[in-house]
Amino acid sequence: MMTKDPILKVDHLSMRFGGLMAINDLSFEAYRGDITALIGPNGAGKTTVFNCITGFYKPTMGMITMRQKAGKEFLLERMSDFEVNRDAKVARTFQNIRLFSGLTVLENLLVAQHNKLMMASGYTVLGLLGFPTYKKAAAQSIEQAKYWLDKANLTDRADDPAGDLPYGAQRRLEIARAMCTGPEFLCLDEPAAGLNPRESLALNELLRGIRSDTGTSILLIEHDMSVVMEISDHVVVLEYGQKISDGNPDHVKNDPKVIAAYLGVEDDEVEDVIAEVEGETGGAH
Ligand SMILES: Nc1ncnc2c1ncn2[C@@H]1O[C@H](COP(=O)(O)OP(=O)(O)OP(=O)(O)O)[C@@H](O)[C@H]1O
Repeated sequence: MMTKDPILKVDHLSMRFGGLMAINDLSFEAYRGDITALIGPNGAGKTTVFNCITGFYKPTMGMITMRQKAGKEFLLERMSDFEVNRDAKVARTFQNIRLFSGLTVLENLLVAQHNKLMMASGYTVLGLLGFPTYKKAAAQSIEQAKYWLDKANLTDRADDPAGDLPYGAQRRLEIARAMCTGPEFLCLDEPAAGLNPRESLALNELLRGIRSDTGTSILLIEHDMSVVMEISDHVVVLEYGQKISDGNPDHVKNDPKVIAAYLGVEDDEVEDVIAEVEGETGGAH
């Protein structure tokens, strides 16, 4: 069996808010090229883990190591959100959509590449006007935007204000915008929340395309188990800030602890759930 190559290692992560231990000694890995899902009931700590990985929160304890394709390692818990994005090449989306709603779809994708363009300009007006490096970078940015417009199935809407798009299309635009920054690791906070079944399918297609065409590793938070089971290679389940299951979708789906967490049963009833699950699956474990 091929050994998996971790792009992200979370080691003994804890995050305390006052008296509340939102994350309690959590360790897991996300593998390069995989779609990894972080799931769990409301308040399990998923967003907090995300915020620690992406530099929005400083964890109380623990280490978060990201290793890029070329081998360079970053200790994300020591970096600001800006550095995590720029240097480690981790991009993220948010639960509430954060697009420039007055700018067009295309403009949103170009603005995402602002840093790259400014660097190519040498940060001077002359550079903006005359440097061949800038012209080349600008042409590349447009190509990149066109590519992701197509992948997100938004080419027809390129000139419309982003705020006019239906919800599902805005979600895909957010992901396309993140991809325009050329990330190695893409973190998506509940990308399927509020989508209708058709929009969900389009999202799945986009995510599968990202995985197969670019090899970008994806970590996503999701509430909805059915979405997760469809597209994930690897699932990590949290409950009360701790990991209760970790494995492929089939393993997790049949894990009595996960079933119990999702049904919200009490600890002393878990045995009954296990018996039920084993009854349904013929006890084949
Ligand atoms: N900034 C904060 N200050 C205080 N408590 C917080 C903060 N952020 C999260 N929490 C608490 O930490 C716990 C975990 O919250 P978190 O949002 O990470 O869970 P979640 O699994 O993402 O939940 P949901 O699925 O509802 O989004 C919750 O009890 C929450 O109230």
